[in-house]
Amino acid sequence: MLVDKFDRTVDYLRVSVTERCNFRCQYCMPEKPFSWVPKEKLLSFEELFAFIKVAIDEGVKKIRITGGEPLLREDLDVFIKMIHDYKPDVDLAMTTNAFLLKGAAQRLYDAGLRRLNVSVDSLKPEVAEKIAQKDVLGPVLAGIEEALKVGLKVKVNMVPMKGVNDGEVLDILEYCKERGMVVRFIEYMENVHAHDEVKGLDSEELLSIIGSRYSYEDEGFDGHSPSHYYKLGDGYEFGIIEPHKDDFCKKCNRIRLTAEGQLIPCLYFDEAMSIKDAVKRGDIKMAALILKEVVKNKPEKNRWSDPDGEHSKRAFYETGG
Ligand SMILES: Nc1nc2c(ncn2[C@@H]2O[C@H](COP(=O)(O)OP(=O)(O)OP(=O)(O)O)[C@@H](O)[C@H]2O)c(=O)[nH]1
Ligand SMILES: C[S@@+](CC[C@H](N)C(=O)[O-])C[C@H]1O[C@@H](n2cnc3c(N)ncnc32)[C@H](O)[C@@H]1O
Ligand code: SF4
Ligand code: SF4
Repeated sequence: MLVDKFDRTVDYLRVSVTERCNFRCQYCMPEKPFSWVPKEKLLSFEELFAFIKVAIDEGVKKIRITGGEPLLREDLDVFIKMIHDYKPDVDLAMTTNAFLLKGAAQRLYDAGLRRLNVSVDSLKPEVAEKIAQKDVLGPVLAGIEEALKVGLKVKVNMVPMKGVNDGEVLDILEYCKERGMVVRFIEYMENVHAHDEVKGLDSEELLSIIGSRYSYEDEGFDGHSPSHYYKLGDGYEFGIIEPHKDDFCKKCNRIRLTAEGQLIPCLYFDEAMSIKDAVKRGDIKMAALILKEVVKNKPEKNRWSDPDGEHSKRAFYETGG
């Protein structure tokens, strides 16, 4: 079992399989073109899997594949099947922008994936295009329909931004409600990679919009998730992720692995240790030692609300959100 010094059990590994992305979301990526880490610097699926086996053997029970855009990585379903076959009861999930999902959903399901979180920031083609800087809405919505059809459980993530998509909070809630998908509204996390003009909505503003049409009850937190849940009168549940707070940190169960092999103990800090050399040498014992060291040094909580607090400069397209 992996336990940190604050007595939290770490059993959730988020694996970013690539930092590359086919979108350029305003809140995630810079406006100017930039260069990606060369492909040869990334860990192969075999190398990532070698580490994942170590993590599972040490007690990891939930694995989320993320990115960048994970569906850009060829043979992702083969990688998912490797993990599923190694331990079929691992809770395997993925976070995706869904642009390439229509053609991949059945293969992902057959490989053992059961849960998907999809980013949907607008239901208006021109707004979705403004946010992602590409005409994306048609393929995204088709991908979601296909995922539901093959039996994947889908949650939706939306980042509401002032003057961009803040008029669509209720539309997106209703789109999800009609399809039995939970929606989580994420407060925009300020970061040096995003466009300067982006301003997010906070939880109070979001609840005021939702409260203008619906009555809701506060359900609190569900398990280890950073999402605060609310229930409408008809039983439909939605969530708000308030990264500027830290009350969910006391139940944090997660660490992150980047495509280059950096093992990150907390989303908010720059600290990380590389498992790259260990897995490339096939030194499984060393990989396990690094994993334990990273867990041991996991920070107690983020310092987002402290204006002088430390912030990570790592991009969310690198850590996987
Ligand atoms: N503050 C904080 N926010 C997080 C953390 N993990 C996820 N989030 C936020 O939640 C967003 C959505 O995360 P997802 O990739 O959908 O995963 P998840 O919320 O762990 O998913 P579930 O397994 O469905 O609960 C991320 O982009 C972050 O904004 C975390 O450890 N700390
Ligand atoms: C980095 S993306 C990676 C997976 C995939 N490309 C996607 O967009 O779903 C994971 C999540 O991070 C969220 N995210 C990225 N940048 C963010 C920011 N600055 N503030 C809040 N959430 C952010 C996205 O909305 C998405 O739900
Ligand atoms: S949020 Fe996801 S889809 Fe958008 S640019 Fe970042 S990694 Fe790509
Ligand atoms: S901010 Fe750090 S400690 Fe808090 S929930 Fe996220 S990863 Fe865990």
